Amino acid sequence: MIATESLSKRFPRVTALDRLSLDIGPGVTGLVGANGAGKSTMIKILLGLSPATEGRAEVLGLDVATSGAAIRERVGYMPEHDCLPPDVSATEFVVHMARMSGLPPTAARERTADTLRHVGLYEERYRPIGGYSTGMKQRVKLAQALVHDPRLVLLDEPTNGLDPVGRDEMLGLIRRVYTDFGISVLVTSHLLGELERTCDHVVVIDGGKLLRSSSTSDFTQVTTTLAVEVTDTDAHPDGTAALREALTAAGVTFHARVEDGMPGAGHVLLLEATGEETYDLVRDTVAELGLGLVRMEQRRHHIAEVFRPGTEAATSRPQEVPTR
Ligand SMILES: Nc1ncnc2c1ncn2[C@@H]1O[C@H](COP(=O)(O)OP(=O)(O)OP(=O)(O)O)[C@@H](O)[C@H]1O
Repeated sequence: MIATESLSKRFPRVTALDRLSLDIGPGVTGLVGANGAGKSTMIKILLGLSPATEGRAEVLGLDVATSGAAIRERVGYMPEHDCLPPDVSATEFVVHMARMSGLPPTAARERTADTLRHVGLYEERYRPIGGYSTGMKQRVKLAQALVHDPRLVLLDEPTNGLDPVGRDEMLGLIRRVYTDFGISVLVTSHLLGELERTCDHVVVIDGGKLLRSSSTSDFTQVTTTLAVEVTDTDAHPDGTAALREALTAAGVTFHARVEDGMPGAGHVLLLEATGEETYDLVRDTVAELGLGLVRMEQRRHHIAEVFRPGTEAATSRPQEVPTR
C-alpha cells in the first residue's frame, strides 16, 4: 500500500522526517509519535501535497513525486484540524466532496447517504455543521474521506478532542472501514494504547526517525510476569502481604512494584512465573491461606514500552507518548 525509502523532509530549522524506510501492507496501520514527531508531514508527502527533500515514496504503486493527483483520486484523507464549513449541512458538504472527486450527481448523493449512515450520522446530517459536537464533526471528516470509495484512507489524529466514549466509537468505526469495506487505513495518533487495540500493524516514529515497525501482536507478546490479586480475610487482614510472604518463602521472585487492585481487594502482586508450576503454587498457596483469588493473569507487553525500554507498562489506559 505504502512504501518509502530513505524519505526525508527538512525545513530550514528542523528535520521533520529523517531517512524513513517503510513498507506498509493492507489492513489498519497506526503511525504513532509525540506531537512534532513528523506524522502530518509524512501524510502530506504521501498525498503528493508536499515534496520530500530526499528519498522516495510510493502509494498504491504510484510515485508521490510525479503522481500526486492520481494518488488523491484513489486515497481518502481526513485532516487533523477542523476544516469544515459551518454554514452547510453534512449532506451538502459530503455531496460536494464526492462531486469534487469526480462522482456524477446521483452517485454522489447516494454514496453520501450511505457513508453518513455508516459513520453514524442520521437526522443531524441535514443541520448546519456549525452546530455539531466535536465527535459529529470528526464523523463528517471521516465520511468525506470515504465517500469516493478509496482503496486507502489516511486519517490524521481522528480521535483528537474526543472524550473516552467518543474515542472508542471512532476507533470502532476505523476498524470497520477495513473489516466491512476492505479500505486500508493509515491512522496517526499520539495515544499508544488506542492504536494497540485498533491496528494490525504499528509504526512508531520519534523526531522524524523510525523507532519501530511491527505487527501489533509482536508488540504485545506475553511476558513472564504474572499479576495476582487476592482478597483479605479475618484470619489475614492483609491477604496480599500474607501471600507475598508465603510465596517468597517458596522461592518466588516479586517485582518491586505493586499496583492498586479492585476496590475492597488488596494490591496486585507482580511476580515472575517460571512455568506452569508457578500457577499451581500460587493457586495452592492462596487456597491454603483461605484467601479469595480475584485474578491471576499473565501480563502482555504494551506498545508504550517502546518509549520506556526495560519497563513493563501495566496499564490498559491509553498512554500518551512522552513529549520530547
Ligand atoms: N511548514 C513547516 N515549516 C517549518 N516546520 C514545519 C512545517 N511543518 C511542520 N514543521 C515541523 O516539523 C516537525 C514535524 O511536524 P508534524 O506536524 O509533521 O508533526 P506531527 O507528528 O504531525 O505532530 P502534530 O500532531 O503536533 O501535528 C515539527 O517540528 C514541526 O514544527
